[in-house]
Amino acid sequence: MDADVLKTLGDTLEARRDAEPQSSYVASLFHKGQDAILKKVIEEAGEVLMAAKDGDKLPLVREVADLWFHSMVLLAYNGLRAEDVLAELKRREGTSGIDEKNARPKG
Ligand SMILES: N=c1c2ncn([C@@H]3O[C@H](COP(=O)(O)OP(=O)(O)OP(=O)(O)O)[C@@H](O)[C@H]3O)c2ncn1[C@@H]1O[C@H](COP(=O)(O)O)[C@@H](O)[C@H]1O
Repeated sequence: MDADVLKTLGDTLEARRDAEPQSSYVASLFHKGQDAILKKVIEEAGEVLMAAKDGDKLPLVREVADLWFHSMVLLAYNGLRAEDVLAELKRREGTSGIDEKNARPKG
C-alpha cells in the first residue's frame, strides 16, 4: 500500500511535466526550475527540524511528508523516481553503516 502511494505520486508528478504552471503547484515548480525546487527542499528540511524540536508527533509527520513530497519533485525534475531511491535503500539493506564506512577507499 505505502509503495503504491509513492508510485501514484510519481505518476502524477510525471504527468505535470507538460502542464501549464498556473494549473498546478508541481507544474509551477517545474516551470521555476531546479533552484526553486532546491529552495523548497531546504525550507521543508528546516521545518522538519523545528517540528522535531517542538516534540509534537503530528506536525513532525506533516513536515516530513512535505519534505518527502518536495524531494520527489526534485527527483522527477531530474528524470528520477521514488523507486530509484527505494532500490538504493534495498541495495544497502543489511549492510551496517559502520562496516560500509570502514570499507570506503581511504583518501
Ligand atoms: N503531496 C502534495 C503536496 N504536499 C505539499 N504540497 C504543497 O506544497 C506547497 C508548499 O508548502 P508550504 O507549506 O511551504 O506552503 P507555502 O509556504 O504556502 O508555499 P510557498 O508559497 O512558499 O511555495 C503548498 O502549496 C502545499 O499544498 C503538495 N502539493 C501537491 N501534492 C501532491 O501532488 C499532486 C499534484 O499537485 P498539483 O500539481 O498542485 O496538482 C497532488 O494531487 C498531491 O498528491
